[in-house]
Order: sequence, then structure tokens, then C-alpha cells
Amino acid sequence: MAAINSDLSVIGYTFEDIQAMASEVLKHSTLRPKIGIICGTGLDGIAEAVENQTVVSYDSIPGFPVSTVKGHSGHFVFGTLQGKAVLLMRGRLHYYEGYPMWKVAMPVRVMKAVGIETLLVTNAAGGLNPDYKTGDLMVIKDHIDLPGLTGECVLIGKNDERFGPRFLATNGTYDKDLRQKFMEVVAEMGHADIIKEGVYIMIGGPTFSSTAEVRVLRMFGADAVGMSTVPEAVVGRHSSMRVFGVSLITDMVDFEDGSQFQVTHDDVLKVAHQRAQLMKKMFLKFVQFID
Ligand SMILES: O=P(O)(O)O[C@@H]1C[C@H](O)[C@@H](CO)O1
Ligand code: HPA
Repeated sequence: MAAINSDLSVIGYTFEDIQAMASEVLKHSTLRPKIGIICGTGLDGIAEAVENQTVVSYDSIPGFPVSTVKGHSGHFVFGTLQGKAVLLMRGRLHYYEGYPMWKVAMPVRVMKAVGIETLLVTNAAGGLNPDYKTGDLMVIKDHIDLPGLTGECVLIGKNDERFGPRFLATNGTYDKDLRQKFMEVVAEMGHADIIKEGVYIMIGGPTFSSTAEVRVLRMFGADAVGMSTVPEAVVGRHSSMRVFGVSLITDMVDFEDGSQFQVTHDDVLKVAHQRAQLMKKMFLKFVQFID
């Protein structure tokens, strides 16, 4: 592949860089998936259900960044789910790992160049809505891009129109039909009680929020808080993909001053593992309805 341009901090990966990475990924499989799935923290149980797997390690792709977070292994998985070709990312990149925002979401551009048309994103998140409980699933109906609002939007920098437009409307980012279908699938499986629909707010992390902060996040109108997803969803829309997102509520934030409860990453992983089989079953049913 061509040398990665030297001024990455300003302009990111060029269109040609992304195409070269996609060609590298495509060399590993004859499958040409249109469905892409990004597995959130501890949520790569979905990958277990993938048949005819081919694994492409991120570090085998020249110029591709690697994830450094426990619960995120670092590879793409090609294969089939219910006979449908899919490409999974087992391991995502986070802003708090030190990657600039444009780098966090560059794999989505690689997915687009591979041929992905529908992007399904999962994450682990903290529940802000008092009606939620740990273990619930929240279909994302909208997001609040807190880093974006404060000057760290993923689309900042030179824009190449071959990726998408300079100015992007982000209302309606999460596809209504896919949201509805997922809710139906979950209800048909008898789990209507754990499925919610709400607003995800992204914080930069890696700190979990203070008591004063969670009150602000709730006042903003958010139902769940996390440290990912928004840059990927925005780049997905920028690339004209259909985007769907679901958060697993791994912990409920505490609004009480002086609370002794302090969430840990291991708490998050524990709940993600408890829900792994159910998430897998839901996705197996859900993908059947995606063209
Ligand atoms: O990759 P996601 O957003 O699922 O990961 C969440 C947010 C942090 O990375 C981590 C905190 O435990 O889980
Ligand atoms: N806050 C932010 N990110 C998270 C949380 C949380 O409580 N749980 C899982 N990811």
C-alpha cells in the first residue's frame, strides 16, 4: 500500500490510504459482506455465532491502529450469521486511549471501502434514566456528541468529498426501520421488559463521571452515558451507511452525594459477559431482517 501520509494530525488518512487498507482486508476472504458489526466492551459474544470465520488481525494491516482496552481484542472477523455475510470488528478504538477522534472512527471508513452498507454498533454504557436497570438494552434513538459540541467532532479536519460532505446533518442518524425491527425481535423473544429506546451521550473518558457530572448529563436529556459509538455512527452516516446502535446498560449511575458505590471496568465486563448469550441470540434473529 502507499505510504501513510506524514501529516496525520491535520488531515488523517487519505482516501487512498483507506482504499489500500480495505484491499488488504479483502484479500483474506471471498465474502463480500454488506453488514458490519462493531462489538462493544465485552460484547464480542456475537462473534462466537459467526460461521466460516476468517480472522484479520488489525496489526497485520499496515497503518491500522490497535485497541488497548481489556475486553477488546484486535481483529476483524469475516463470516456468516444466519447465512448472511458479515464483517465484525472485535475491538474498537477509543478517544481516551490517546487516539485523535478521526482515528477512532477510521475503521468505519475501511468498512465502507470493503462494501459495508449497514453498520450495527454495540457498546457498554451507564444508565442515567432512573427507569432503567443494569442488564437492560437501550436502542439508541439519538445521541449527544459531547466531545463534538466542545470542539472534538470526528469530522474536524480537511474534508475529502469522496468520503462524504463537508457539512453533515446528524439528526436521524439511527435508522428508524432498524430500530423498530430490533425492538420487535426482542419483544418476540419475550424480552420486552429489558428493551428501552433512548439517547446516548458520549463523554471522552476514561474517567467515569462524577456525581455533579451525571446530574448534568441527565439534565441534557441523555438516558445512557458511554465513551464510544458517536464518532463511529457519525462517520457511518457521513459514508451514507444505515446505522443502528444498541447500548447494554452495565451499571446504573448514582445521583446521590456521598454514595459509596464506585463502578469499575470489571463491573462493566461482568455484566457484558452475563448478557453475551442473549445479545448473540438477538443479533442472530435481527440480521435475518437486514437486506
Ligand atoms: O467500547 P465501549 O463503549 O463498549 O466501552 C465502554 C466504555 C469504556 O470503554 C468502557 C468502560 O468500562 O466500556
Ligand atoms: N459511564 C461511562 N461509560 C461507561 C459506563 C459509565 O457508567 N459504563 C460503561 N461504560
